[in-house]
Amino acid sequence: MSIKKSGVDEKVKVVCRVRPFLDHEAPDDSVAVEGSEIKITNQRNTNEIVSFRFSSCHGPEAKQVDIYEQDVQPMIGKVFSGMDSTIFAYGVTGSGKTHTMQGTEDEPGIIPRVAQYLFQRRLDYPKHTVKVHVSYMEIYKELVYDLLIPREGQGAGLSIREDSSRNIFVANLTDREINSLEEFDHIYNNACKNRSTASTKMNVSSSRSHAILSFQVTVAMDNDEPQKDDDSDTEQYALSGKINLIDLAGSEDNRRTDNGKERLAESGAINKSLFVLGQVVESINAASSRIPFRDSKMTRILQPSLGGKAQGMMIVNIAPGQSYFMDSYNSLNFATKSKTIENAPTVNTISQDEPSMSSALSDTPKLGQALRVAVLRGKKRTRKRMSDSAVDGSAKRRLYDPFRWTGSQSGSLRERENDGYDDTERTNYYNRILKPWKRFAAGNYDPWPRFKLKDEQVEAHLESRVAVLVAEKVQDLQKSNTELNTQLEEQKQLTANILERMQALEARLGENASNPDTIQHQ
Ligand SMILES: Nc1ncnc2c1ncn2[C@@H]1O[C@H](COP(=O)(O)OP(=O)(O)OP(=O)(O)O)[C@@H](O)[C@H]1O
Repeated sequence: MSIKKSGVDEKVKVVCRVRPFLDHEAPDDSVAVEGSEIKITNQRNTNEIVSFRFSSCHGPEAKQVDIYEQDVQPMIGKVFSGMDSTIFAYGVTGSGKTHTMQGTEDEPGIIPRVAQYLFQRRLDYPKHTVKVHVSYMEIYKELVYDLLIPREGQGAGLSIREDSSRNIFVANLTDREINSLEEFDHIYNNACKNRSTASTKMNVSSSRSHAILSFQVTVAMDNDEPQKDDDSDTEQYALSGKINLIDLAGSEDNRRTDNGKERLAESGAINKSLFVLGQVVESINAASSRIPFRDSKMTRILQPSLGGKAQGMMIVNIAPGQSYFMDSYNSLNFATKSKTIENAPTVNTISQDEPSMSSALSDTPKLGQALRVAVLRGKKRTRKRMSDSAVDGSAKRRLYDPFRWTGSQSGSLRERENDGYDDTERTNYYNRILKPWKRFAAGNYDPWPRFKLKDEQVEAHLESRVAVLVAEKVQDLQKSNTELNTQLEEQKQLTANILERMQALEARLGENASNPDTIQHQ
């Protein structure tokens, strides 16, 4: 069922895995694993160390079998008791998600190991019929495709439907019964070739989609076994459990990827659905009343297998090395709100109870929505002001005068062009200041590209503004909640006192009733 960690009842367990350095990467000490803790250090400022603690943490030396035996197998065995589990591999592109889920022939990953386990475990049920079905789909740019059949003819993908019992399913998705490990291997290896991958700057074979492989296991009592009474619900013997194994597409920082138009479109869809997944996981663990399953195709499909009695596990994959420092920080942050920041000489501990943006948003959806709208309006106004000033030449010059940022007056700098500067300073001064200024003055310098905000910058700014505003609002709410609680306690105490006195009064009345003398006196 749920997993207990640090006093918090978690429905979705989080484990971490750091991949080794690859041949072309220069090793450094930016990532260290100690027990269940991972520490990442900014090599540019070694005082910046952030540590995160998870249910378990696997360093670069960990083998596929270690992750499988320690974290995966204890969870998936319950499928034979009709329980659902979902395992995600999350991380930045190139961090080792596909390696962890799929692996190689020599080092098979979680998917082939789970398949092997299911067929082995089946032998423990000689008096039952155990059926294993497999389906495999990918979600590419928010469209769902069947990976067990060729892509041709699938058009705009499969649709997600809900039946009369409110069960969610992917219409027409192939659901194939498999009878042996060899049969599974054959089907799976072919299906993997159908997956959308591309060569990107960060990974020569980058998965551009979320791939969901599902095993449905049904355990039924054989017909020749004595059947239980049909009316007895408890002994009806047909259990069906599902295991979803998901290789998520890599989260990407487009500033580093040099992605072209097509890759950018993919990346936008990937980042959005991962954001929703993060909110879903957080809402489940916080037992929120509203879980945003409907906000992305992936979470909608997984809705029946997340929350409720189902178990979940997220494996956060980390790539080592300074160049991945921010990616690692973001991934680890995404996976947990519990972190310790060591920034010598002070140590700040951010508590697990810290109000986070998404949990606060899901707790107060209307407030979050209102704030988003307010921040968007502010952003729009700023953009308008910028474009207005572009029309007004003098204002534009004021905004983009390259000398404005130097803290010096343009005139005096120009005068000093040949005075007392060494060659490097003069070159810098020429390239950074004088050259753009001359191009600007000649009318062929377009300063706009430097100031155009990318969508993700707007998004990041928006998120951080909303986070701050919501955190403040949540703090206010918490404060008034505490006050209300105190008042409630006082009221409770008062009621208890009154009840006590009433009981005492009733007791005395009872005594008097049984003593006629006393009644007469009263
Ligand atoms: N634990 C590991 N041991 C050895 N090599 C690894 C390990 N993890 C990843 N690699 C190698 O690192 C490279 C990137 O890994 P992988 O393709 O699995 O990343 P990914 O996170 O799935 O990337 P993307 O999101 O772009 O698909 C591959 O060459 C892979 O073989």
